[in-house]
Amino acid sequence: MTCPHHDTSNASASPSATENIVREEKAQLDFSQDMSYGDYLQLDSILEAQKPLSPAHDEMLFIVQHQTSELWMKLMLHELTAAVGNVAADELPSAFKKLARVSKIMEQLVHAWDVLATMTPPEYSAIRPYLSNSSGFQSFQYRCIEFSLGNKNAAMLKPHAHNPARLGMVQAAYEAPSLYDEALRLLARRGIAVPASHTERDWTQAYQAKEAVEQAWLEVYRNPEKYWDLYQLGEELTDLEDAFRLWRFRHVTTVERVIGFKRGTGGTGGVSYLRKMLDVVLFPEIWTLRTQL
Ligand code: HEM
Ligand SMILES: N[C@@H](CC(=O)c1ccccc1NC=O)C(=O)O
Repeated sequence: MTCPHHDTSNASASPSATENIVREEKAQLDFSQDMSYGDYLQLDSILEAQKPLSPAHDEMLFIVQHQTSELWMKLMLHELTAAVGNVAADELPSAFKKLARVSKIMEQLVHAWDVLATMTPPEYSAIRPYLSNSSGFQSFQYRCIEFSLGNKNAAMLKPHAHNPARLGMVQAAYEAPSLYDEALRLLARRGIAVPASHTERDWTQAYQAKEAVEQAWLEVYRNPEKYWDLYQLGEELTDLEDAFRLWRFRHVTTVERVIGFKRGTGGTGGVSYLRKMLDVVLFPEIWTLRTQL
């Protein structure tokens, strides 16, 4: 296939304005010996990876939407893991930079639903039988993000049991302290009373909200000048959970408009399951403290 911008069959005609600009700018045009854009970005691998299974036109949208989401999730995990390390090492300015980026990525994924929502129920019905039992429920990067944000649940490890390398990755996130666990440990290091049950615990257990932890955050929020960076951390956690809630909401709404109340290919009730996930609260005391202020 000839790209119209690289069609040189017309070379004898007088050069266009853009051709003149490219020549005058001395842009490099020969990449036979040098690394090019596509080489650096491994575009051959990435752009080879869209393999529709159905004859449906819209399957390309479905694949690209999920692949781009997984790429953004890859970056989120990269940032989130480093941010948790920064909080653990008392490097708050570095953590803030990364957490702000994670929230912006999440916001971007919220807007990405607009593209997928252009797919109608009949369009998706043409693809769905080809998906078999695969489902976003089995996204290992998504599960690592949930675990890093503290939504721990051993059952979510099972879909990865057949792949030891992947299981290892998800298990590491499952066993590690979450972003919120590290935030509470930091409050304790700053001399704010946090119960030992929340600074040393079995990190694989689901987080339990506690009145004393709300009191710890209230100490920060009632004295922002004294604890400016912890106050900023609290607000960055709020931004992140806010964006995550929007993502979950757009997911369930998009699913309802596309498959209604059908069961999910992953085996759950579908919309009923996703609605239950809307009730998950990642950083509970960060929200409840607001009633006391
Ligand atoms: C037409 C589009 C979509 C439909 C109909 C759909 C449907 C569903 C359903 C029914 C579930 C529940 C699990 C199951 O039983 O299958 C689910 C879970 C999930 N989906 Fe989607 N989904 C869509 C698009 C997406 C996109 C674009 C992503 C982004 C990567 C995504 C990521 C996930 C994740 C991560 C879960 C697990 C959620 C959790 O466990 O809390 N889905 N989806
Ligand atoms: N759970 C979806 C299927 C689905 O959405 C899906 C299937 C394969 C790869 C990604 C998917 N997206 C999110 O769940 C359904 O029940 O139609």
